[in-house]
Amino acid sequence: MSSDLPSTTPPDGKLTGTVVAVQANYYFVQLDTTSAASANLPPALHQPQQLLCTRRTRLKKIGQKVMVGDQVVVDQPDWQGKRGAISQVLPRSSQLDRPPIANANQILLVFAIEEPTLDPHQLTRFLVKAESTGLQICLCLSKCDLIDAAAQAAWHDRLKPWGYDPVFISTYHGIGLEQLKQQLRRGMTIVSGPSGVGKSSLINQLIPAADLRVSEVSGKLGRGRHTTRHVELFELADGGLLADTPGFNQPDLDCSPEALTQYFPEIAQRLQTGNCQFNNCRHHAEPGCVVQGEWERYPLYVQFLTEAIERQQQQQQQADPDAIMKRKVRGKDQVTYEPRLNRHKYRQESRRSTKQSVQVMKGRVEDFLDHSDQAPDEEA
Ligand SMILES: Nc1nc2c(ncn2[C@@H]2O[C@H](COP(=O)(O)OP(=O)(O)OP(=O)(O)O)[C@@H](O)[C@H]2O)c(=O)[nH]1
Ligand SMILES: [Zn+2]
Repeated sequence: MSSDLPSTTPPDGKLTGTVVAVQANYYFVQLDTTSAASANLPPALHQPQQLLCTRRTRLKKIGQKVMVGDQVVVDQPDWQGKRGAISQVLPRSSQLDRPPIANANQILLVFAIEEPTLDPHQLTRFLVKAESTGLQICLCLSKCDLIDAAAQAAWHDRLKPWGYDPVFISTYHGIGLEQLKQQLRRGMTIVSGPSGVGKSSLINQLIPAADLRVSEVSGKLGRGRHTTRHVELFELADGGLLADTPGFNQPDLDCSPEALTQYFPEIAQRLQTGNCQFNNCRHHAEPGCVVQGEWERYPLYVQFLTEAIERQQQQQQQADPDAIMKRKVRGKDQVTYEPRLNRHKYRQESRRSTKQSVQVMKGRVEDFLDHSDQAPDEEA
């Protein structure tokens, strides 16, 4: 096997490999030939490259899951029947749950420039989701045959301040594929992006053996049908592994308001040259903020921040049903939260205790949203 498979040192004398696909309770393991040599196995000519494996009961008992991308130790290979059993999962360098993949180090985010037309809002959602994994991001804009050079240059110039340097490709015309291959050579890359942007077409070009079904773009939205079903790893001829994942049109954002600030490269750029007055600044309405400003995706950041705050409050409400907040919109861009009182519950209480409860609740909300009475950042 090539050196592109995740490079955990194999346990001495054991047969190791990488899980390239999972189906029901079966695991397809691509064998690592270096380990096969040291494991005293029959000559390479007689070894299949892949074994269909089960998981040892011991692993089931300890709840050890086996994921695509996992490096595993294989026991009792049956060379003729091409079978084996996974007895150990080696430590993972990364783990994603959706899609379930271990040891990936890069996300290839594919978006079409046209058919369907690139939507900056949707692209930002995918980028934020991709950033939240902590993996490297390679942005790829497909179907560039559908626009002229000037429009392509305009997209390039627009995305640069976002913090991304896209690779433009056309699988129809073979444009940009060599450049892309260079970016995919290192390690394991997960392909992601909405349906119908040409992910399957791209993977088929990069790995003819993959032979994925390409869907017709159809319907009002100009989207392809959802044809990619399970996660599978493919080896690239020039090096690297590629994981195909199902296309979807809106990834769920589930990050906290604090985490969100780390998923916009523009924010990091601004914080490199200055500090906000408050070290827990959320860059919305706080005074002395160096991030708020005229950058293109700032309104999207504020929108996602508002969503993240609402999500966090819902989670808190579920954990603490008493803390029920009411969202109030006061003028443009001014959203505040106030406790919504359960009249039934408070009816019997004295006015004083009611007032106290409201103050406690309000205090909680203010702690949560308002930074005006916090100590300024010492470094500011
Ligand atoms: N103009 C143009 N169309 C392309 C290109 N690559 C793919 N397409 C078309 O785009 C449509 C969708 O392609 P797919 O490869 O199925 O897209 P996908 O992203 O894998 O879709 P899902 O499997 O639904 O996630 C098909 O009709 C392709 O023929 C390209 O480079 N240029
Ligand atoms: Zn700020």
